[in-house]
Amino acid sequence: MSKIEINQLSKKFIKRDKFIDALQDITLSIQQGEFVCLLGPSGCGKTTLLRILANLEKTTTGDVFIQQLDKEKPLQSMVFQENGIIPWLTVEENVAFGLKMRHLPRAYIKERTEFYLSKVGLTNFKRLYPKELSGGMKQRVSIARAFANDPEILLMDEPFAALDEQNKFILQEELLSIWQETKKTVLFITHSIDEALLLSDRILLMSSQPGTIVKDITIEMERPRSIEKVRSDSTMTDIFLDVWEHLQSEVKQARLK
Ligand SMILES: Nc1ncnc2c1ncn2[C@@H]1O[C@H](COP(=O)(O)OP(=O)(O)OP(=O)(O)O)[C@@H](O)[C@H]1O
Repeated sequence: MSKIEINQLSKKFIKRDKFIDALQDITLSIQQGEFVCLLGPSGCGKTTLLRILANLEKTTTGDVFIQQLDKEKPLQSMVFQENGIIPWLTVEENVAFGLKMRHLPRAYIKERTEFYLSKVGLTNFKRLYPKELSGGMKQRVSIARAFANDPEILLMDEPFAALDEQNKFILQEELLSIWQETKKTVLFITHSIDEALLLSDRILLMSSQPGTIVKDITIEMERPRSIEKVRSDSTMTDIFLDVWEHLQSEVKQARLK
């Protein structure tokens, strides 16, 4: 059984008395432990698809299914591009937040919070408030909180888009290291082909609006990967060019619509 199943999903919005076909006829399945990147032109419905999986939005037709192996665990945790943490809670309170809401034993919450704080290098900053943190540190808090919650799946909406290149590389490595230990199922939105090649087991390439999945690309390069290895590998270069050409033509088509 797949971890995530999406069957003939479509989503329409109504905006100023007009229908917008945001997503059309999406059918796919994602296996337990897969790291899948969604890549597509701006406005193709990536965030909408994630919000549907997070149960923040309803489908117009079709349905989604997330396999729940443990009824005690949350189905999903989401990591956003920015502003995903609570300003009046400290770093450690933010990481512990989901666990406290589930009224888990205090010792368990402390142990899990400390484990993930150390994984993202924030142990020495645990008593700080978000306003005292850099952008990279805030994203580390969001990632630590998401994994600490131990959800069935993780949904990440361009979590590194607002970071500088150096911070982005460090956080990508940290994320991969935690993912490899926990083997969570991750659906990750990005605009960066390099990022998708570095992180993914699979890249789902979307068309411009209405968003459909036009290519499902398996990335077989062994891990651990580095951006240098990705850039010097001829198969990865071919995939990069293929995806690049697709995005270019989709963006041009979207401008003509
Ligand atoms: N609540 C809403 N009401 C009306 N239209 C919406 C709503 N949410 C999204 N849309 C429209 O649905 C389409 C898809 O939006 P979405 O944010 O999912 O795209 P995206 O691929 O994530 O874009 P980007 O890459 O720019 O973040 C867009 O045309 C957007 O304007």
